[in-house]
Amino acid sequence: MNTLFPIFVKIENLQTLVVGGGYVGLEKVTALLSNAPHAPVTLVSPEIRQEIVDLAGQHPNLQLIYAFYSPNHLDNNDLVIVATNNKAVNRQIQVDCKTRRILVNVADTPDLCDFYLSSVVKKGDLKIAISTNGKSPTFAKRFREVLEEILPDSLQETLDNLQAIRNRLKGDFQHKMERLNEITKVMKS
Ligand SMILES: C[C@@]1(CC(=O)O)c2cc3[nH]c(cc4nc(cc5[nH]c(cc(n2)[C@H]1CCC(=O)O)[C@@](C)(CC(=O)O)[C@@H]5CCC(=O)O)C(CC(=O)O)=C4CCC(=O)O)c(CCC(=O)O)c3CC(=O)O
Ligand SMILES: NC(=O)C1=CN([C@@H]2O[C@H](COP(=O)(O)OP(=O)(O)OC[C@H]3O[C@@H](n4cnc5c(N)ncnc54)[C@H](O)[C@@H]3O)[C@@H](O)[C@H]2O)C=CC1
Repeated sequence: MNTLFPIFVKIENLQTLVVGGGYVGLEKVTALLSNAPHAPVTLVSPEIRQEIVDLAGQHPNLQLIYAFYSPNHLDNNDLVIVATNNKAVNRQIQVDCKTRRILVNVADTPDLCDFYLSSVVKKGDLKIAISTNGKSPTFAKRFREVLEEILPDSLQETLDNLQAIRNRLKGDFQHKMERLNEITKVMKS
C-alpha cells in the first residue's frame, strides 16, 4: 500500500531538531538547508562532523549543541530528525516525540518515521518531490538526476508568464480556471 500523503512544508516557519552529527546528520541538515537556507535548525550531538561545523559558519540559523541527547532538547521543536548510530537512543527519541506529538523521522528505521525525506528536483519555482515509499532511495536519487537533465531551464520563464496572466485575469473563479486550462493545453500534446 502506498498511503504517503505528500505536503510541501514551510520549514522556515518551524523549529527543526536533528539528533546526531555524523554522515547521516550531515545529509539531513544539507537537505533542509539546501531547500530553505534560513530554516531554524538545531543539531545536538557529542561529536559533530567538520562539514556540519562549516555549514553552521555559513548559516547562523543552524545552531550546534555539543551534548548527548536529552528530552529537554525537544522543547520548542516542531519536527525532529534522528540520526544517531545508537538504535536504542533512536527508539527512545521516537517515543519521546510521540508523547509530545512532535513529528519524527528516524533515518535508519522506516517503521519509526512519521514522514520520509524525498529526492528533490528544483527548477526555479518548480519543485518535484520523489518518493519510492521507502523501497529504494537510490532509485529516487537516480530518477531525480533524470528529471534534472530533461527539464529545461526555460521553465521558470513559463511559470513567471503564467503567474502574470493569472494575476491579470479578471472574472470569477470558473472563468479564470477555464482560461488557464486553455492556455496550458499545449503541455498535453
Ligand atoms: C525511508 C527513508 C527514511 C528517511 O531517511 O527519510 C530512507 C531510509 C533509508 N535509507 C537508507 C540508505 C540510503 N539512503 C540514500 C539516500 C537517500 N535517502 C532518502 C530518503 C529515505 N531514506 C526515505 C525513503 C525515501 C523513498 O521513499 O525513496 C533520500 C531520498 C532523501 C534524503 O535523505 O534527503 C536520499 C537521496 C537524496 C538524493 O540524492 O536525491 C542512499 C543513497 C545515497 O546516499 O547515494 C542510501 C544507501 C543505499 C541504500 O541502502 O539504498 C537506508 C539503509 C541504511 C542502512 O543500511 O544502514 C534506510 C533504512 C531502510 O530502508 O531500512
Ligand atoms: N536513512 C539513511 O539515509 C541512512 C541511514 N543510516 C543509519 O543512520 C545511522 C547514523 O549513521 P551515520 O551518520 O553514518 O553514523 P555516524 O557514526 O557517522 O554518526 C553518528 C552520530 O551520532 C552521534 N551520537 C551518538 N550517540 C548520540 C546521542 N546519545 N545523542 C546525540 N548524538 C549521538 C555521534 O556523536 C555521531 O555524531 C546509522 O544507524 C545508519 O545505519 C545509514 C545510511 C543511510
